[in-house]
Amino acid sequence: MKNISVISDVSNRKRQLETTFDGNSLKRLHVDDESEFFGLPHKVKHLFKKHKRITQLYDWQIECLNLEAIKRRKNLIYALPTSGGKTLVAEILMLKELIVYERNVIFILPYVALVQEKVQSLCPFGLNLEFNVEEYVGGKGKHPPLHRKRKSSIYVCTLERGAGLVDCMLADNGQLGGRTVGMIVVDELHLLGEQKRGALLEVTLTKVLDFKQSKQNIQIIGMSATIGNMQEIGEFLNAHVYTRDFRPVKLTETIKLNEQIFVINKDVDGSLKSKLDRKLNFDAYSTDMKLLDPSGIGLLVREILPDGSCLIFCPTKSSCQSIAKIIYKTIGCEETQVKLKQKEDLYKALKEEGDGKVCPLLSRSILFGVAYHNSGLTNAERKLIEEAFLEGILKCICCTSTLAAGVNLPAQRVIITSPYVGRDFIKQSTYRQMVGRAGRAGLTDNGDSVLLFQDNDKEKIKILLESGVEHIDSCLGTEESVVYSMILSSVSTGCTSSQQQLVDLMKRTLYIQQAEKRNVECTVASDLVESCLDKLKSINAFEKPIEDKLKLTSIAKAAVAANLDILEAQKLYTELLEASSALILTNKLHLLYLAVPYTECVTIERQNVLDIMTNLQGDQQALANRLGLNELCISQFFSYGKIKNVSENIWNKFLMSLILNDLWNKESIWTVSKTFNLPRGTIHSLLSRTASHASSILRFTEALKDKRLDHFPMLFQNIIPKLNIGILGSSSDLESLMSLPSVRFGRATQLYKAGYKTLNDVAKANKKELCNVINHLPLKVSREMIASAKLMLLSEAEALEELAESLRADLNKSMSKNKENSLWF
Ligand SMILES: Nc1ncnc2c1ncn2[C@@H]1O[C@H](COP(=O)(O)OP(=O)(O)OP(=O)(O)O)[C@@H](O)[C@H]1O
Repeated sequence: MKNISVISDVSNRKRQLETTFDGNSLKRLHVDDESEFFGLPHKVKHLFKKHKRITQLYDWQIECLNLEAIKRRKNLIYALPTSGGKTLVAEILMLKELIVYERNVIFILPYVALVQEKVQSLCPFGLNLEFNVEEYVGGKGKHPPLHRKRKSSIYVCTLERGAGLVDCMLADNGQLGGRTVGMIVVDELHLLGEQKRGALLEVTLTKVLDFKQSKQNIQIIGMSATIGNMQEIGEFLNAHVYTRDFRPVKLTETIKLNEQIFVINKDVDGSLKSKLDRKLNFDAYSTDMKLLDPSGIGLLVREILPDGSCLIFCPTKSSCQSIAKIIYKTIGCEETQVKLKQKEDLYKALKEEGDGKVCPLLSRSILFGVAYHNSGLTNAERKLIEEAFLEGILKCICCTSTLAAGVNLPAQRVIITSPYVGRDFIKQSTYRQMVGRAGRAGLTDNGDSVLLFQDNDKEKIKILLESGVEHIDSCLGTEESVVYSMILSSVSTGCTSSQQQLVDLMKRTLYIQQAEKRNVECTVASDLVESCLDKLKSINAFEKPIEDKLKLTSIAKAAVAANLDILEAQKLYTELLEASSALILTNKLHLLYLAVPYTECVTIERQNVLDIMTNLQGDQQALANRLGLNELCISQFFSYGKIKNVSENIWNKFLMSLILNDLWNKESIWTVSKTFNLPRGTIHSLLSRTASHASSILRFTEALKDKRLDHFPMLFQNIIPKLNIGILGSSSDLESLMSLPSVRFGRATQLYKAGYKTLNDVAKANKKELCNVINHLPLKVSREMIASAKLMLLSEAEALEELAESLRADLNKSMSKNKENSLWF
């Protein structure tokens, strides 16, 4: 085992200088700085002030960072209401791990947008404090990670990519990129209770706990706003539990029935109290306006204008648009005169991102400071809208519930237009997350929320407001494929090799712990493992065991390396073999077809499908023929809306690949959206899931080392970068600019036109000058963009230096060997 020490206290750091991890010296630790800022160099404090405008920690943050558990490197989970400042605590702990102890950190976040936001905001810290910031999202991020000996790295990842990174770490004896991992941080820990993703998070953490117990002290930090059974989760994670009910700004919760608005309070016994606060005054509305907005949502927005900002949660995607229309038509024309120049810049930026077009509703509503935000918009458009809202250019965003969980957008007022999300009555945790967005720390002293409801939902509303925080229940029991993956990955990484070890691992899961506690009969770890092993053996996931030692077949091993479900991996293997015998390479369609995930299914209207299928061009027709999609299928589809002799998977994948192929052939996203009658956002999501699957296929074929498939890694390597950046038809000149976290197509085009053609140009840019030449670029984003470019270039240069060093060392070794064996030279 390597030279591993458990660090108990920062004051021990001098001693640590002698007992370093893996030969890494603690060279950047300045002892003079000791205890200046929670054991971090003083400079960190300035960075928080400069980049996050944080000058002082909240009392609870100080208390939490000084916990005995933290000093003893115990696992920690903590819960506070939304906007309580949880991230700062995790960031301080992570920075300490990275720059004081020089170990790597894995930071798991639930959504792509959050990962990108974090990468962007961490770059200035990485640059100043000398650590790498690695983004693992979709198809981005090398797997296994590149070796980075000189500096520690933080791997910021989604849950799915985090699971893959943890497997890499376990397979490499606790290391990633050649350095020990010291900490794993999980944001939004309550995701543990969310079906497949929750199950995946649970097995990821279970494997770390198992490894931690036997080999290395990896500290797990988890944070969340809403967990009812914190103690139980704390037991599962063997963690200290810390909870506080702190909000930096006061939240006033109100509910609205007809024209009356009631303030909600809870008695000490938890019972609900409501008091009439005011009646909405419709006098300001003309008769037409009252007809347009009978609930008076526009009036609620008017109340906080001109200075305030407002998030309006709508029950469906389409209602976001209709409510945005109502708001801009009812809030009054005065708003059009506010920040006019910035609004024009925002419009131009949206136009650049949207290939020369802006959604007609947005182009009108942003003039009034109003926008909608849902999955129908592309990521780039959503990002611009979020930035404009944070800058105060937009005052009001109409969005779906996903925004509450996905992005950090505080507002003075939160309006929930209906207690439903889709058709379902709103969950307590969703409601809490939405109202939690009310109040902007440092900008306003209070925030408020208004929940609109109808008389017939009165009882349900009472229960919603009275009930305590929801408990987390494990979902592993209903997610068989995740249990299979857990078994296969822990055998593959070498953490377990016998049935008994698997049973021990299974006992550590939250699922078994909860089942035992609740006396659920028939949920016994050994039975569960046995039945899963039987199933896995029946599908040939294991070689014949030698002395009861489990050993994976090469396909199962490659499935683990690629983070693929075993059944999916087997299907992929057959499909790739079939395809390789007659791969159509005159264009990218066949490769794109292979890259589309099996689960992908976007519903396209029947008439559109028929139009598309009856107008297939040469290579499209050739692929359709190869897949067995002939005229009979089309007529079946025409008659029954389904096809019979070809699997639904193949049919869906083919249709999806046609969408991607059009984009690849430089069709504008507006044209593709029209042809397939799909929102642009849906097309972009398809692109990003395909990017992720393509990188899984790349890893799968690399790991498989099957001669018959050895051309695939190179072919997929060629398409992944474009899939990753999401604009298939873009010129490759823009690709490197678009690898920056805050740069999408529109910004990249503007940068390019303004002469900032490479990362190097951006790295050397002046932040204010960039703001002048790029439409709607906030100063903060400009600063972070420059820092990201610098950090990326530094990382690239260091990787090359490391490569040169290792080549030199190799060469020296072989030369000295030659000398030993030769008489003359
Ligand atoms: N000590 C502090 N002083 C001033 N502002 C702070 C402080 N700590 C955090 N903040 C700011 O408060 C805002 C909310 O913080 P943060 O996102 O960490 O909350 P959170 O508890 O993680 O919320 P969520 O549950 O939404 O993730 C951020 O803008 C953050 O920069």
